[in-house]
Amino acid sequence: MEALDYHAEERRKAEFNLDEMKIVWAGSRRNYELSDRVARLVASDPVFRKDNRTMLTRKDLFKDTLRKAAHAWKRIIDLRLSEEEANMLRSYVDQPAFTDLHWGMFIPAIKGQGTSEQHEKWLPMAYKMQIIGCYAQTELGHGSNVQGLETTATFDPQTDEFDLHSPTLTSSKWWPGGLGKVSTHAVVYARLITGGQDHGVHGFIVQLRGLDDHLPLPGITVGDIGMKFGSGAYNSMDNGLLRFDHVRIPRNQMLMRVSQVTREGKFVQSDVPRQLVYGTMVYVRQTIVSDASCALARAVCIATRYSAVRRQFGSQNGGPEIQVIDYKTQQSRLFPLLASAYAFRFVGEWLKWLYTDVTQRLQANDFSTLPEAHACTAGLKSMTTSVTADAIEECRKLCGGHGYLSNSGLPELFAVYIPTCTYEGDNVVLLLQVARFLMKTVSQLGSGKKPVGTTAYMGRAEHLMQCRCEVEMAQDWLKPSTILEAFEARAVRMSIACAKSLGKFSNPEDGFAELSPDLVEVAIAHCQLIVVSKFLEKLQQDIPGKGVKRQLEILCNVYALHLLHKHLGDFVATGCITPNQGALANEQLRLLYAQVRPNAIALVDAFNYTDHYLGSILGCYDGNVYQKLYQEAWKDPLNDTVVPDGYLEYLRPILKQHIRTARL
Ligand SMILES: CCCCC/C=C\C/C=C\C/C=C\C/C=C\C/C=C\CCCCC(=O)SCCNC(=O)CCNC(=O)[C@H](O)C(C)(C)COP(=O)(O)OP(=O)(O)OC[C@H]1O[C@@H](n2cnc3c(N)ncnc32)[C@H](O)[C@@H]1OP(=O)(O)O
Ligand SMILES: Cc1cc2nc3c(=O)[nH]c(=O)nc-3n(C[C@H](O)[C@H](O)[C@H](O)COP(=O)(O)OP(=O)(O)OC[C@H]3O[C@@H](n4cnc5c(N)ncnc54)[C@H](O)[C@@H]3O)c2cc1C
Repeated sequence: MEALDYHAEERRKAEFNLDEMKIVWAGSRRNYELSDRVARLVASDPVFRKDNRTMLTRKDLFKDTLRKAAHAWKRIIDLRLSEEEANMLRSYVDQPAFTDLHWGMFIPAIKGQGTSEQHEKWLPMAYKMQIIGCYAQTELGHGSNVQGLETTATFDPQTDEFDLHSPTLTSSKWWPGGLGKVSTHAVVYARLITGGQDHGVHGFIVQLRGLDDHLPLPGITVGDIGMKFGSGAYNSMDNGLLRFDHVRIPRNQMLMRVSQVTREGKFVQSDVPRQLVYGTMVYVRQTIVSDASCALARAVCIATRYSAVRRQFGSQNGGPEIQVIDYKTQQSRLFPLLASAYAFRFVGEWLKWLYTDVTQRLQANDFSTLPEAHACTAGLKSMTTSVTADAIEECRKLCGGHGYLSNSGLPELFAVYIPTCTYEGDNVVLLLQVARFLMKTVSQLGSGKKPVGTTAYMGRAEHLMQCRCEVEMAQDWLKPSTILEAFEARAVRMSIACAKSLGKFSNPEDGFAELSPDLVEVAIAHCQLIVVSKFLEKLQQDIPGKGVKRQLEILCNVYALHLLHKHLGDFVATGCITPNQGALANEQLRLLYAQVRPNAIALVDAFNYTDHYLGSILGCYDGNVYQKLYQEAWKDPLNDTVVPDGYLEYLRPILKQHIRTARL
């Protein structure tokens, strides 16, 4: 018998080839096939079951995470999965774990900042997981200000060792994932001291626990920092604290690609820029942008499918009520998020390319594109995670009351996702880095130095400062060059206005601090321009499949015009468009929503998420929401007994007292 599909009618409405869209979303046919296979492998394995994890105590959740990580590793070995497949498997297991930090930061830190001898020594052990590592940078007293870290690594020429020490309470390492209970090793960031001189923060490989007994080594205090936001969620991770009491490590455990300390204790700064010490953060920020599209797509998939099932009001002659997805307000809240998921997917693809390019250049000692890579990763990490975090909460609201149920999947997704706005760089701190980069670019405009890459548009500042938007009718807003010019003009005008205001301060740093809220807005305008322009560039590619390109064009226009509508004040105040042109953009946006509507379910099907990965009754593929909600309610432990535990002690006495009082 064919399974019931409550979305069948919606799926029939689609105007494009779904299989081809799945390939566009995955990036290539090969990616699609790999990811589909691995997702199904995880979904069908009972060890990876996750529907009960919000009910677990912290200890049980943590043990469950260890069990899943061990099982995942076994599957990776048994099935001889490639590195790419193994990464996919871990992400589909969908439970934050120490392995994220081992593979995502510890190994990349050694690869990026270690010498070839260090690679040879440490990487084979790390790849086989004979050692497990974490990334120990943040301290109790300092996270954003990396130069303010207090842990010291003092070179002792007598013994050819570094002495790692935590001189104050605030120098305790605090937050590193995987540190609390699991890691045997860490890349520790500490101030390098040689001959009494402080050379700033550098990375050191430090063993924390015995490889046989897992006990902390002498001089090391280590533990978990405690429960975090929400139930389940990020509490599967052992974020840790760490203190050193004069712990000794050999000199060759300082990561020495950027700077070296010789046997005599001489500090040598190589040609490699000091900022490469921050390289692991650049790498992870880039991965976070791709992950933002996945998390956003997940929330949007749940809210879209549920909005097509849910009906409220408007029944005519006893017929069905209106699907909430047909309300224009629902569409105006949901479809821009759907468009953003696609937009972030494509900008994530591009950022991966940029990162690979800068890495190849760095290997050839070409450091010219490093500032741009830093600005793009910092800015896009900040923008995409802020939007995604807000969007998950918006999707919860789009699902009405049922969105607040744990089994909607949205509360846990939100709880897991929101620290992304803080970790790997607080989002405001990162936008200020982008603003610095933009102000520097503007200040060099007159010097003959031509801006390149994502700031190339600033080279056309003269034109962009005085160009006039030519939109006369709503449909004029569908022209890619019109959209692009409006976003470029807004970004350049806001940048130059801020640069002019900065120029009025005698001390530039005072000006930067005073104008920082405006500078954040400038950085956002620039980042939005990048996302819009990369979406438009994607549309220049050959995209096969009936109707696929057309749908992407619609989504691209929705993405750009909803931003224009949301930031209308910026566009009008800078004179890029008139208020009437703003109104025409909004008119066009409404027409676009009507075009998205019949394709909405298929557009979220294109994410190809299994019900296991989505983890949401509201978002389940077949749309059989009410029956599943009803069945699920009876599985709650509170319903194990008809009369709750505690009735005799606490409820009955009150009820009885009430009866007595009533009788009086
Ligand atoms: C249960 C349900 C499951 C659901 C799951 C659902 C979704 C999952 C979703 C998401 C998961 C996502 C990803 C997971 C992947 C892996 C990771 C896993 C967990 C993450 C853990 C997080 C780990 C951390 O947080 S590590 C710590 C990170 N810390 C920071 O980021 C600190 C931020 N601070 C800084 O970066 C710097 O201090 C600074 C702010 C940049 C300032 O530095 P400073 O030295 O003071 O520099 P200054 O401002 O003076 O600038 C000098 C100069 O240098 C340039 N610069 C700065 N940084 C860089 C750089 N990185 N690269 C290059 N250049 C840099 C700067 O521009 C200046 O240049 P100039 O002189 O002006 O030219
Ligand atoms: C779940 C989670 C996992 C983490 N994992 C790791 C890990 O594995 N390894 C690791 O080393 N660290 C980790 N961290 C730490 C994380 O990287 C830091 O918390 C993050 O970099 C922010 O730093 P902070 O906590 O010092 O925030 P703060 O800098 O203290 O921020 C507090 C407020 O001050 C504002 N602010 C700070 N500086 C400025 C400024 N210059 N201008 C304007 N406003 C400013 C911020 O915007 C924010 O609103 C993790 C954190 C979390 C929450």
